Amino acid sequence: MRIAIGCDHAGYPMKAAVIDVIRGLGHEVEDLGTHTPDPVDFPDIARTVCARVASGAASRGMLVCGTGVGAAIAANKRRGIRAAVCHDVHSAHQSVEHDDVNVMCIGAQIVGAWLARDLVRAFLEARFDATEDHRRRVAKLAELEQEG
Ligand SMILES: O=C(CO)[C@H](O)[C@H](O)[C@H](O)COP(=O)(O)O
Repeated sequence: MRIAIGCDHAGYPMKAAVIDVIRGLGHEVEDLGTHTPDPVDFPDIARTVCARVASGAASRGMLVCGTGVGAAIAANKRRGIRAAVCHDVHSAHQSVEHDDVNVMCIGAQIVGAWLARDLVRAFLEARFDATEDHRRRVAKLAELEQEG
């Protein structure tokens, strides 16, 4: 898969390690910044990453900020994006299997490098389990998005 990744200054110290994990799993990485430790606003990075996912240019996205929370809020504002903060391995794969999550958000101030590695692996190895129940619920998410 092609994975779009972005971070703010709080996520910057973790981004390189996450990229290494993604590449180690055989995926292609599109690194959309930030590329220095200077402060940047996470909504700007989320916009860029989500545009790549929503257009289909990237299969999935990853955002790293301080807590993952701001990045997830921003990402979920974008049409076609289902983002989740995942700080446990079960959520990292179940969010894809049940909810078709396409952007995972990690808080670099919350999880360590080893857990981040396991989260990335669980997220990228998971596939949507397209049962009728899951498809109906994801369709309802799209309805909510349309309602504004
Ligand atoms: O965690 C975040 C949003 O939920 C962001 O990374 C924040 O911007 C982060 O906490 C950085 O905050 P700072 O005071 O600008 O360093």
